[in-house]
Amino acid sequence: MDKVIIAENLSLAYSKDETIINKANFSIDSGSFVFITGASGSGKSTLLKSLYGALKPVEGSLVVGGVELRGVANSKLNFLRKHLGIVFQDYKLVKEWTIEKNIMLPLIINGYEKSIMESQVDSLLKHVRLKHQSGKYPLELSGGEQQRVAMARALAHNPILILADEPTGNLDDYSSQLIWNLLEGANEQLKTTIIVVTHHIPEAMKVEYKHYHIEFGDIHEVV
Ligand SMILES: Nc1ncnc2c1ncn2[C@@H]1O[C@H](COP(=O)(O)OP(=O)(O)OP(=O)(O)O)[C@@H](O)[C@H]1O
Repeated sequence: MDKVIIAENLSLAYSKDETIINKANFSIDSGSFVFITGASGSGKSTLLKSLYGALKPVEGSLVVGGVELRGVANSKLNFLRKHLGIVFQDYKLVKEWTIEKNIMLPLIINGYEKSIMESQVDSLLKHVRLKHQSGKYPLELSGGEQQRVAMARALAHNPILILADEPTGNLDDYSSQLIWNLLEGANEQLKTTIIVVTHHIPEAMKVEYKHYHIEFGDIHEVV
């Protein structure tokens, strides 16, 4: 099976004095569903940041979607990011844009036709049960609703890889289930690779998944 991520002796740090991930080795198969757990401060978000190139490795190698991220040029990083869907812990919605336009953002970047953009956004708004809010701005929505917008935006352009940092952190059971259904649907139907950082793996997962745990700077699979 193809590997969408290959990390060899990967070290991540924000400063010379403290290494967050220390010489980790792991790989992730294309089309898999992966949970990453670990104590608060163990380095889960740091690892995700490295996977979309916001934090470059200080040692070792990290290849994502065929692109080596150690010392990668920004032009290559921009190309890679077009194929990623990212759900940030703090959502990072554009507050001056309506919900509809926020979800459209990756489609605009990828140069989709207007009619395709509109039907894709319409379908996603229905999936995250926010059709009635489409003309509102992010700050007019609750935290949980903003989180659902962030998820819709990450899925909009059918990316090869979704990286989600605690995507159900602020949600009630009903909204959490919507999010898991969307992620499982993308994984099953489109073979999208999904990587989710979470404190709680949902009990009722319908798809097969792998579980990696971060501890003492190392990443190991939990079997
Ligand atoms: N921008 C930064 N600059 C310096 N240190 C940072 C930065 N971001 C995170 N850290 C440090 O890196 C370590 C890992 O942080 P990270 O956010 O990856 O943890 P986490 O496992 O995602 O935690 P949580 O579950 O609380 O979100 C922490 O010690 C944190 O203080």
